[in-house]
Amino acid sequence: MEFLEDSIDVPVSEIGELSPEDKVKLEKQNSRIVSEFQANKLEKDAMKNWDLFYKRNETRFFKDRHWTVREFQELLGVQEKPGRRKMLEMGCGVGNLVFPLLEMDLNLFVFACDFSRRAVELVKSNPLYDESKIQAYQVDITTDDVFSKIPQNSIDIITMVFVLSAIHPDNFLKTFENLFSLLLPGGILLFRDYGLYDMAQLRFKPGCKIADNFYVRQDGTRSYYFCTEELKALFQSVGFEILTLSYVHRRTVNKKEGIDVPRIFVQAKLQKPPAAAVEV
Ligand SMILES: C[S@@+](CC[C@H](N)C(=O)[O-])C[C@H]1O[C@@H](n2cnc3c(N)ncnc32)[C@H](O)[C@@H]1O
Repeated sequence: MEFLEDSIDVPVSEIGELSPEDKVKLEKQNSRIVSEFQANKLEKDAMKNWDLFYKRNETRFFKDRHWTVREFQELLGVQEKPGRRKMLEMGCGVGNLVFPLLEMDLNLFVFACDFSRRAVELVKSNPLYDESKIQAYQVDITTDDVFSKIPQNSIDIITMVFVLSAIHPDNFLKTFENLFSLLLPGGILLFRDYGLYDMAQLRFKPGCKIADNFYVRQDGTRSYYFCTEELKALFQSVGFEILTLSYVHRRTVNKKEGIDVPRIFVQAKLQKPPAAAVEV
């Protein structure tokens, strides 16, 4: 069963000890690991598998992300310079984060990028798609193609939610190096993703584990579960200043399906140091 993504506030706490039952679940996952051949094929087919995901689900899977302005007040911005602020929504899917923002008219111009051409087409067919406010296109964040439409040192704000987890861990560093390069000095990266021991990690069965904290779903899309320590090391190695980085505890609620489950996410706000320009 898949869960539609939504969240409501519950008190924040750190990750507690794993229960004995959860330890058993994690141990069982090690009894059958994805073969190297299969793992390489999943990497080769990653784009195709996300395209098939959007062919199957179209705009029905993720809910609009109305929590973003509450959690990331930086999106509201203070107008310090003339013209629209430039925002990049990396891994935009079908636009569940960007369209609620565009409706609020926050004086942003949004570049919305995704790996999946089909997702980008769905963004473009949204009635709220207005070329004076948004440009959507296909790109792989792990490659230098990201600089084909956006120059280095040019973006005020980048959002990336539930995207890094879909990328192979070998490419995490390159992903953040690219995002760092795209940001203006002083620019902000707003990040949310799946946290270590989130319920979605615990319910993977044997045969789904690719590597530590990295799994494949039935549809071939993959998901990684992050601890804050490894993210901290990654962010700092690229040169980001960490403004905030923590686990957030939420609930996924879907009344129609009778679902109400606790979730663990990681959330961060990062800044490219104001003096750090990357050579163009
Ligand atoms: C779990 S979905 C999240 C979509 C969207 N951010 C949201 O929260 O609704 C992960 C997204 O990451 C995209 N993605 C995966 N690998 C990517 C890559 N290398 N470059 C850009 N996007 C990627 C997928 O196509 C997919 O749309």
